Amino acid sequence: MTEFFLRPAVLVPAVAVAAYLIHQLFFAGPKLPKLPVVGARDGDWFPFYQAMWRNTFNFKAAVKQADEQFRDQAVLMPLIGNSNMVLLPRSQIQFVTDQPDSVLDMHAAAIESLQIDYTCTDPYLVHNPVHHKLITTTLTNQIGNLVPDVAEETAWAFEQRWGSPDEYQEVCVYDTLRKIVGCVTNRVFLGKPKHGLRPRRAPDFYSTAHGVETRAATRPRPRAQRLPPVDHQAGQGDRRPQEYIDELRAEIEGVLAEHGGEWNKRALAKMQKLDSVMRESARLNSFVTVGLNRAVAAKDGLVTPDGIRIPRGATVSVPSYPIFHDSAVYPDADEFKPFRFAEQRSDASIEYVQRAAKAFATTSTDFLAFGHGRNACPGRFFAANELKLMLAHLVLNYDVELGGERPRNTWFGLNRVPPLQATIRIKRRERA
Ligand code: HEM
Repeated sequence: MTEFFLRPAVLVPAVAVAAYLIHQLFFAGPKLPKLPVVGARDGDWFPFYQAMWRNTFNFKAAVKQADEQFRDQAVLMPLIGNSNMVLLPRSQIQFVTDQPDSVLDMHAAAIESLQIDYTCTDPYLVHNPVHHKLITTTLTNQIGNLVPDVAEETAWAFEQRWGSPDEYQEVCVYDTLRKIVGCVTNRVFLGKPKHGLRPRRAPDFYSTAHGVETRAATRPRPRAQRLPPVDHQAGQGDRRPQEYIDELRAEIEGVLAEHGGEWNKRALAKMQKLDSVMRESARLNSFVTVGLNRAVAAKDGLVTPDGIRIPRGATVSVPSYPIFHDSAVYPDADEFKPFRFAEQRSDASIEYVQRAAKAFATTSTDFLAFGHGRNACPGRFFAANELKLMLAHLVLNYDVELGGERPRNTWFGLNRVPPLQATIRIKRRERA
């Protein structure tokens, strides 16, 4: 008899059923309201679990289906690792941001989704977020004063990672830029390092970012043959990418000349085309596919404007990817139009407040790349300035050859990851 129960064909399903029952009895999440399940199909035996599988492996299709098929409705969006997600419609984005922390809790959702208690070296900081106040007060107030340091470190970091090659060299965009970003950001948080005289046993992040460890993969590589030069590529619409680069260079050089050749906050603020490129890039490539992830914290749950009660412990989110790709919101939404927002900002027929709302770091219900409302990213003003300085440096100092088409982003559950292996070719820009 015992032998019969120990046979793998009997034991494995028995353990699986027992584990499922224990999970359902003791660890299952809150009882979700009866709502349409995104990803479920007629004829499914286990619609919720089959949908969970489909949504996890094709979240792009899931979030599009939710937004198109159930435009004004809340839906269940089961995912592996997050079976309690209720996706609210885009018309309720403002409603979500208006809820107090006691009703919708951003931190609880972040701690759960990032598993911070297990992944952060010091979870104390996350549960006692002193950094939030430091960012919104000290860091943001100092952005202007930090510009010269950030500009200097940007030049140094690019020289370390990209050098000044006379001939086109291939560089891996992600691998080199994440180190450049680390280097420049460390300059702000840790101060100026004595280049070349750093401690041998520096922390990994610091040493890698400042070039103590150089890996062959991050150095410019010899000329690659497979990429056509920028000039020969078809541009967006009827314009070539090189024309945009020329226009960008003209703006940056013009504004810099007005400011005596010095980088400062006011000069950066005047570079609206540069700002527009960043916002357009964030619009098309944001990792925020669904935004405003919040855990329902209220004891009696959250009651939505259409009367649905979502229980405590569930998470709510709203669509972001479908809005960024909606041509009714962003005309020709699938096209990368670098100066889309600069054109809107210079359109005198639009009210000033609306024009100003097109700046890179400005959030809205249609632009969730930095979140929106009370919990919107407090570091975005700093990030925007740093990234603009870096892009300006790149555009002014390098000629770039791109591949034919931008390699696709990869979807990983609800996350969207940039093409990590993509390369471009660069060389030092010849100035007249
Ligand atoms: C391009 C760069 C960045 C992007 C795209 C980004 C994006 C985001 C997003 C989407 C959120 C969630 C907002 C919400 O759910 O409403 C967030 C939150 C946050 N970000 Fe960023 N972020 C960036 C850079 C930074 C930097 C440089 C810092 C720090 C200096 C920072 C600090 C934070 C903090 C502390 C929060 C949590 C806010 C809260 O607790 O209320 N971020 N960010």
